[in-house]
Amino acid sequence: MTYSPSEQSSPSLNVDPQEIAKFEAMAESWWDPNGDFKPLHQLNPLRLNYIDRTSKGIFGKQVLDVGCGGGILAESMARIGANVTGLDMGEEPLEVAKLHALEAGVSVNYLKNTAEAHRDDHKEYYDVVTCMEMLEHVPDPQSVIQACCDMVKPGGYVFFSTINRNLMSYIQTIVGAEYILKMLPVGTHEHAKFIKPSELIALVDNTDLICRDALGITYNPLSGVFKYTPSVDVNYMIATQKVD
Ligand SMILES: C[S@@+](CC[C@H](N)C(=O)[O-])C[C@H]1O[C@@H](n2cnc3c(N)ncnc32)[C@H](O)[C@@H]1O
Repeated sequence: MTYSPSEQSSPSLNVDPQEIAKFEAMAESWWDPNGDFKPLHQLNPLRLNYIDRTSKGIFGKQVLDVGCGGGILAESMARIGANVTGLDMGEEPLEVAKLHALEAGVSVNYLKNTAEAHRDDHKEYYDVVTCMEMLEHVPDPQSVIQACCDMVKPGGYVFFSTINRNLMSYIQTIVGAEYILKMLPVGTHEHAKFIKPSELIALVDNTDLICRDALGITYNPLSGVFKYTPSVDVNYMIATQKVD
């Protein structure tokens, strides 16, 4: 599969306005643990743990969360002592994120911006960059991955998560999660935009990032529990490190 900017995207920005609108419309329920973003709430402890241990601890570090949405991951990283900046192009998710952080007494620097534009003043500024569940919503994932690489310090870590593109991921994340279990609103995902691990690693290989690890996350619909799995068949994360 080749990635080219979609017809709906703005010609100058690597942003798909329809994707942003989708998340604007859902923003109110971002922090409802049983709402539209329930899967992200359930996943969050697993990915926070993975990011913290793989990067050898984010306490006191400069961390950037690209496509932070309502701040589930960004706020949790700030709670364990990271200095977090969250970027998103959705106004509503950012408003929700700011309000929630204020109410929770947690400090996060939320900005409306793209990774590509933020890079202008932040080359090799961050110790850790996270970009979770976002690449499948942009016209040009390579451009975001390159910007993340440019903003992390040499030796620093960049984490990506997305969804594999195969029959199993179609059945689980679209038929199962959207239509049957109604864990997500119908239309949240477009199967064609999912990214196979081999494709993600090929995009990473075009930059100065090296893929150090890959880990799957699996969902058991009977117990309602997410768990780590070595299989990257559906949801997965990769840990990459910038060459020193
Ligand atoms: C599925 S949500 C993931 C939110 C968060 N990363 C998480 O995993 O909890 C995807 C987010 O990416 C944002 N987004 C999409 N395209 C973007 C872009 N080009 N730049 C910044 N944010 C973008 C959307 O507004 C949305 O908040």
